[in-house]
Amino acid sequence: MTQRDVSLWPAPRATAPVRATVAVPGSKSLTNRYIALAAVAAEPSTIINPLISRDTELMLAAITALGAEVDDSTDGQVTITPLPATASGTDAAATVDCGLAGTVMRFIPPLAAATGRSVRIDGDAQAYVRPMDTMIGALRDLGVEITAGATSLPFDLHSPGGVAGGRIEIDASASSQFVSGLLLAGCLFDDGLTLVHNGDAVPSRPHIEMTLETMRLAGIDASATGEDEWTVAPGRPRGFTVTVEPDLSNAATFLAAAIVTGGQVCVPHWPAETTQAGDAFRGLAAEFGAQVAFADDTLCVTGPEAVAPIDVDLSAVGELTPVTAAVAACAPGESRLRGIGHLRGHETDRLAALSTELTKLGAKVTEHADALTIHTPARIGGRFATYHDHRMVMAAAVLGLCVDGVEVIDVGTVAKTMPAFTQLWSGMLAGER
Ligand SMILES: O=C(O)C1=C[C@@H](OP(=O)(O)O)[C@@H](O)[C@H](O)C1
Ligand SMILES: C=C(OP(=O)(O)O)C(=O)O
Repeated sequence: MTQRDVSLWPAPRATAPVRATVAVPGSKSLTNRYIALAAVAAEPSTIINPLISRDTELMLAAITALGAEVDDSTDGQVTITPLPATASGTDAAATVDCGLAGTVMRFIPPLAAATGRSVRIDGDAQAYVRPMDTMIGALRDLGVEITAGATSLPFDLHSPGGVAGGRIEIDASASSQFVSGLLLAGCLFDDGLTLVHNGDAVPSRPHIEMTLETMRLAGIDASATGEDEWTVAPGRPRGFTVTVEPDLSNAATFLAAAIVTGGQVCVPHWPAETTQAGDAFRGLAAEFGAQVAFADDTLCVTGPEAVAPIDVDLSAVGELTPVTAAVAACAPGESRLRGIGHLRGHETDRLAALSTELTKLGAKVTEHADALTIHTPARIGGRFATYHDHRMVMAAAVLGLCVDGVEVIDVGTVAKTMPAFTQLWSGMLAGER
């Protein structure tokens, strides 16, 4: 008898329009920024409603390895006692496991360097192919010693004297996280940091604004000083208490269920103003023909009778691509998702992954260098591979609503940002309000 693959998840098919209210856990991007800042603050900080998932647990483990203390004994919050301001010369080199988390691999190395720690930066095999050369080059320019020849994970970093800082130029066209990581650490450089981007367009711009905003919350003077220039004044962040907003990119997956089934899904605690890229899903939902209403801190999306195809530039909000592609692949007509070449350096090459898996489900898809055209919708079931990418699981769940027999390989990979995803999905389908 063959052994059943327990991680194969039959994505539920919608038998009726989905009607539910879904409260989603905290934002990954905000949680990991708050953790990083709290680790180097002058006083302890408390983060309320943090996301607890693989990426945030890796970030907590990373700051612990650097010498911070984490107290998660109270449900729904985490208190962080910062690491000592300067490393003692006798500290043994710590190892930081980045898993597949872009935020950990781009935020921790500059932070470790700034605080004079020696660390080995490692991660999943798949993290070894994520772009890291810009960060390694920037750190070398700042005088940090890094394993000779290394351009990606794993590498050793040695910076006993901290970082003097000043003005540096980088090419952040592969990821906004290079900018965010250097800015977060820049306040700890002796002279602060002026960071200039020099290259093709920087993707995911809202995430840079998020970085500046979280730094200002911790009392740091950080701002954009030009179209492609940011400046951070030197200073230690002060301790803070903050409540994390729900993760709007993860919320988008549930709102997508309303769009493809012609139902209604509401997400409470939606922030009226936010730097989260996921907020852009409101506009995408409207383009698909859905109605979007925001009242009393709750966002409700009501699906159309027929989903309209779309033609959109997702360069600023690339992390919404897998779910947007899934909705587009439930729509008759041709959709085009543009400005997403940098997604080839995400958890997996998302253009290749989406194109391959949607094609398996009978959709006709063209993969361009930096775009996807979905010519005709998915129409048959099949095994949907997820490539260690949480958002591929979420995309598959949306497709499962509109196509019979979608089976998701390695559903557990969704724990990168949403360990309770399948339970929340079932609850939504059961119409929980
Ligand atoms: O800083 C962050 O929290 C993120 C920035 C973006 O990365 P890229 O700029 O690499 O797209 C985004 O896609 C990722 O999910 C999270
Ligand atoms: C690109 C993503 O993650 P990471 O933070 O690992 O880059 C994502 O969550 O879509």
